[in-house]
Amino acid sequence: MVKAVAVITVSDSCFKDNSKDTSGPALAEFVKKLFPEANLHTIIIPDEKEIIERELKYFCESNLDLILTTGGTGFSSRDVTPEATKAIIHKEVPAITVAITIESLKKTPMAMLSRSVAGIRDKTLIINFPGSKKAVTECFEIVKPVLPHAVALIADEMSEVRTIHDSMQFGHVCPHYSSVDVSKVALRPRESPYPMLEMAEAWKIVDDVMGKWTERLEIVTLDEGLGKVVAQTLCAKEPMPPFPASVKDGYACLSSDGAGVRHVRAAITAGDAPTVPLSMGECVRINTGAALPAGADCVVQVEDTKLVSATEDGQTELQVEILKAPQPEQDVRPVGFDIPMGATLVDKGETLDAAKIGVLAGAGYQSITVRVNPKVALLSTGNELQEPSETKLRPAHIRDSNRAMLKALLREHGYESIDCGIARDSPTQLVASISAALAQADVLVCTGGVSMGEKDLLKPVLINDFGAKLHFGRVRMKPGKPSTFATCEFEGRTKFIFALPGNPVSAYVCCLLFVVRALRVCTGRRGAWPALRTRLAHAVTLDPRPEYARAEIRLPGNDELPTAQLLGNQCSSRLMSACGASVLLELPGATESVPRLPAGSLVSALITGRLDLSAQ
Ligand SMILES: Nc1nc2c(c(=O)[nH]1)N[C@H]1C(S)=C(S)[C@@H](COP(=O)(O)OP(=O)(O)OC[C@H]3O[C@@H](n4cnc5c(N)ncnc54)[C@H](O)[C@@H]3O)O[C@H]1N2
Ligand code: MOO
Ligand SMILES: [Mg+2]
Repeated sequence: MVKAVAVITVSDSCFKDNSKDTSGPALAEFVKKLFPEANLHTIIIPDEKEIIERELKYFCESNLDLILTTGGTGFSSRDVTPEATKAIIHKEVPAITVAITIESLKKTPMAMLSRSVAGIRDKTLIINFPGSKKAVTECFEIVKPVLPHAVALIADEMSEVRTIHDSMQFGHVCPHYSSVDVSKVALRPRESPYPMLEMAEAWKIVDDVMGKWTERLEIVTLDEGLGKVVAQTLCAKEPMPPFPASVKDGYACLSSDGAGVRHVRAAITAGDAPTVPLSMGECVRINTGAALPAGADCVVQVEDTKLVSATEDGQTELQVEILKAPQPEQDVRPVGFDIPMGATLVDKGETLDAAKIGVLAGAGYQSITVRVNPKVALLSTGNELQEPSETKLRPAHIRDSNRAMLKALLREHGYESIDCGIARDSPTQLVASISAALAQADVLVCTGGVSMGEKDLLKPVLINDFGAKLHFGRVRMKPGKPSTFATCEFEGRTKFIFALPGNPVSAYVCCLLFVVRALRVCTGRRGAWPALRTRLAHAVTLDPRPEYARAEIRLPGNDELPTAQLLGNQCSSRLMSACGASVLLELPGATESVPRLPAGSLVSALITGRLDLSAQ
């Protein structure tokens, strides 16, 4: 993010009479428009090499991101800005001045007479511009597209660099300007203009809007099919088992022979095709899963037999005694016992799980047609956020936990997502990041910037810059009150945007209650979470808003209902309260007559996580 910029007018005459300076103010206006958030310093200094060097150094030591000079780049003996700049920079950036020269030459041959320099000192980029208003106007236009990226690269702001790379990749080379005016902070609304919806209303809106999603199909391999929704009913093209198969290791017999001694004709292990048919008084040694020979109608397990005679070397059984008269079909799986020919294996609309994948593999299906999951993009917003990978925290900064958490949460529920980085709390940055995200995805999930602060810009940016329709901007729920759901048309397609509150728990709960629900609806599934009747393990003080409390479930070990135990302090910033949560308890809003629920109260629990009861 560009935090501070200096515009230095270098001119003897302007130094004597400020009113003569037209190029400095023009340049300052361009900078304000490109970096509305940045602190802007403007000064006028004479054409003195020492003074220019001193001021450049001073601004570099003050950690400015960018210094633009205007004036002193020509051929007169007093023109020394390039010399002063060269004297203090650590690295030259000749391509910037080459680009300015090439473009300017298209307008005037006078461009040949500029000696501008561009370079880097420490973490500051310095660019010399000529001294006329016309020239700075033209030159600024030339360098404008690369300035945010150049500054981010110098500052090692990886998330910013990523956003800019993404927006370039998806055809948004120039940062889009936002039409959101952030200058009049005193006039910001003191009450939220968004009506507070009840949860049931918000859910209905999500279901209705997402219900309009146009189904898309794709063919995937079985391996890729886990968790996907099947688009065609698939039937068995062959019976399972395809032959009468033994269920036991023993002897295939004729049941009509009853108990008694049998002559052992042959041995069949799994995979052997039987060759000889059985006659009365005969049997065949057989293994589990092997095909019964013709004539046999039952299997007697080896435990229910006795050896009568064998070859001298003990290698071959000659006769065995069947100790108990077998029943017809005993320990035999007839053809199609597990899956009859033509049986439905998976129905259209079913979600593929491990067992279904096994069934389809067993039935010879290698690829299947499934419903395409919407493409989901994840974007964090906030000036205070750093990448989790950054080793050192800057002052007043925190690491972004939401993106990693939401990516994993979506994956837990079968949805992959595209990481769109961190956007800064500036309208222009948000426009660039949101544009880049929407270019890649159907559904954008962003976090932060939806409440009442002057840096909470998501809603105005969505409305003003993307023409978005806000379906809701506040919901009576805890956590997640400022949850926002919008749609907009972008590059000819409808995009669905969930702007979730930045508090990590709010983002977690709202992702489950709105985003996963929406994605389920898109793929033809039931959106709502299944609910379990539970009893509170302890008393709970109720919040005025209906609350979705993170809890774990315990089985009491008798016929009683499961009990629900809250996972510690439920404040919206404490993500530890969601660690290991298998359910969201639906706690009602407090009323005067019921401010708290005593232990043992009946509460419904939405099963949003894995009910891991094994540890109990
Ligand atoms: N005057 C009012 N202030 C607030 C209200 C209100 O109604 N009136 N609502 C509160 C509620 S409820 C919530 S929830 C939060 C929502 O805030 P925002 O969505 O605007 O989010 P931010 O202000 O950007 O951040 C809030 C909080 O979360 C931290 N955060 C943000 N992103 C991340 C991330 N990716 N990883 C980790 N932590 C993150 C951020 O640093 C803040 O601490 O507003 C209340 N305020
Ligand atoms: O809705 Mo906010 O999530 O209470 O903290
Ligand atoms: Mg906020």
